[in-house]
Amino acid sequence: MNLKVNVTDRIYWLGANDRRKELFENLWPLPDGVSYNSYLITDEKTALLDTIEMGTGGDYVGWIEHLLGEHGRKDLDYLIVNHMEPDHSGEIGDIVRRWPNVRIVGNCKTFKILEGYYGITENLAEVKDGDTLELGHHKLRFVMTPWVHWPETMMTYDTTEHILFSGDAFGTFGTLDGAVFDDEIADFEEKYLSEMRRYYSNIVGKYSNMVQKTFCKLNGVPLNVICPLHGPVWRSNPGKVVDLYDKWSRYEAEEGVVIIYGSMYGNNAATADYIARKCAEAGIKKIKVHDASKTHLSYLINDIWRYRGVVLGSCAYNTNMFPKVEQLTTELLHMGVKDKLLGLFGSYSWNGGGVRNLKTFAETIGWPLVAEPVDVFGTPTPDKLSACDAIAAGMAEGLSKHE
Ligand SMILES: Cc1cc2nc3c(=O)[nH]c(=O)nc-3n(C[C@H](O)[C@H](O)[C@H](O)COP(=O)(O)O)c2cc1C
Repeated sequence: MNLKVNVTDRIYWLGANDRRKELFENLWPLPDGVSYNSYLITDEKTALLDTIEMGTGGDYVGWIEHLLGEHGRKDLDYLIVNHMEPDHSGEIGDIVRRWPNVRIVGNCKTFKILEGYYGITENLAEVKDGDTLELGHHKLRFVMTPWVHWPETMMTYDTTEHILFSGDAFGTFGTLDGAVFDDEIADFEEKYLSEMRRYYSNIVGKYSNMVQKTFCKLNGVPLNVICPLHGPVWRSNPGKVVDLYDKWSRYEAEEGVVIIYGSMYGNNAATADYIARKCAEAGIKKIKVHDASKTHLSYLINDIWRYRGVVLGSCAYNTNMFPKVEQLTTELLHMGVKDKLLGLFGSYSWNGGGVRNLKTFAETIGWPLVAEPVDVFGTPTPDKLSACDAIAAGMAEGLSKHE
């Protein structure tokens, strides 16, 4: 997009909207696309902060040339690499070919990946936590934030205008449809909130403890503007996105329950609906039921992050859980999701396998069970289903006590 979008007087947003890609990381659905943001500072020295995914930004290099030219400049002095993931580093090769003398600013881990991807080993300026770079009016400080979301991730803080270039942190799925800044979006809750939580839970959530460490590092630092690598630039109310990320990285969740089941022939689906109804009767006001075969894993994880209560159900499948439920539990263990209340149920015809393996999952992840798991043999008749009442009652009680 050859647009001139000022973040401040001499700082520009240079981004691209990707509405073509179906899956982020070839894994997570993108129904509303995604934006890749980079930024240009035209001071006495000029600096580009990150790039975009290769081929998504039209004449990206020409666009930078144009903005530099508007300030009577030809040279790009620095390329600051906050994150090496290819959706942000994809245009580094083109930048270096166009400006061979550009100094690439990063940390030692950045440069290892840079060489691995692009074979670039020259003109590197290594920075450490707290190092500064004077561009003239703007003085930048580098904040090392490893594992938010890769080992080399760092943030760049403009101490002059109090702007944080935050990398993947504070980002979201969803394109920027004309509006680039938070104050230009009247329907954030409708348009971005769920997508932002899905982005957080799918992409960054595994590193929640590192997100909290970043908050400690930034404690007391004034933030006028937050410039993430995906989604809106936060210039009017940066506190809002900080609060959301703080809440999610502390596993703070809504008082509700998500019920997720695997079912081939409908027995377990009927049990799921029974438990959902009993949860409503027990006073739980936020209940969401998903068939794990129908709803993508990405959205299941999003709702698990959203709600405190989780009820998982699996029919037995070759002595194990149903594969879609097994995939979910594996991913939850991999992510190390914390602080949930758990209910379990299932269905079987001979020696079981669903609930047995769900119990092992519960022990491994360490979420407390709200009631004894219920494994229904054959058809879930009213007398068999009544054992599930305790799951709903236990969940309602647990949710009401949880702080
Ligand atoms: C491919 C397949 C594998 C199964 N494996 C087991 C099993 O290992 N142990 C068991 O007790 N039942 C097993 N069953 C039976 C189902 O778990 C049982 O019929 C259950 O009630 C199905 O629940 P649903 O109606 O929700 O799909 C299997 C059924 C199928 C079709």
